[in-house]
Amino acid sequence: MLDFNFQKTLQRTDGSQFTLDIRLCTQAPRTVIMGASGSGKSLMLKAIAGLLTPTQGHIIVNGVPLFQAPDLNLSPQQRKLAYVFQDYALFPHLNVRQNIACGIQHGLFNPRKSSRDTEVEHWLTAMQLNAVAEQYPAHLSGGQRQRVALARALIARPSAILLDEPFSALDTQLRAQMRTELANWQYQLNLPMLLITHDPEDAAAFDAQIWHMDNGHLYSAPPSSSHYE
Ligand SMILES: Nc1ncnc2c1ncn2[C@@H]1O[C@H](COP(=O)(O)OP(=O)(O)OP(=O)(O)O)[C@@H](O)[C@H]1O
Repeated sequence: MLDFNFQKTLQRTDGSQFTLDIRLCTQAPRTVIMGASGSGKSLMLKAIAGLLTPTQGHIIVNGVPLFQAPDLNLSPQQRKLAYVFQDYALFPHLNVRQNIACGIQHGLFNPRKSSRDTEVEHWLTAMQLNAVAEQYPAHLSGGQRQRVALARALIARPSAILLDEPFSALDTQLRAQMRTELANWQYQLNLPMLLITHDPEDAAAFDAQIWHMDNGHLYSAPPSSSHYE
């Protein structure tokens, strides 16, 4: 399902280097990567999503090569992966319906306020967002924002879903509820899910295979001094 073996060294502005050396091969439907701040979790997701090009190696999802140095490097759009960012990255000037429509409409123009698309209406209903379809992200609760981000990601019929700390903006109660909702969606759609977090409860909630990131490397057991702050 997920077959990653890639490396990338980045030069920090202070002259030091950070090396990402990812080796992960799993058939698990749900994979959680835990790691402290700065351990390399976001860089790993960016490389998988096609936003950062590794120096060498390969990235294969569901048997489909997305990156294979030196010849193959699919664009983020070609990879057909859903990527849900920590802050959800919603478009502030577009309402909920338009934000979701962005998942299927790529191009110069924003989806029109007046347009109605069957798929968009389906996801509005599925994510219980009908009542706020005309509202803008600034007027939504954290849970609603997260559901808009998920709907926008899932409407594109991705081959896998990548989640970067998807619950960090939510309060404790909403966090528990959204974990359950996300686990249900993952199960229903049968989409391989890769989630990165520093919260052990996220890892426990998903019945997932857990990997630990430390200084750019993945391990099956937590580092001895782990605290994941
Ligand atoms: N564009 C870049 N150029 C150079 N170094 C970078 C770049 N982006 C990140 N880094 C370095 O890579 C390391 C890992 O960063 P990354 O954002 O992947 O951490 P993280 O585990 O996702 O942290 P957090 O949980 O705080 O988001 C950091 O030490 C950071 O300084």
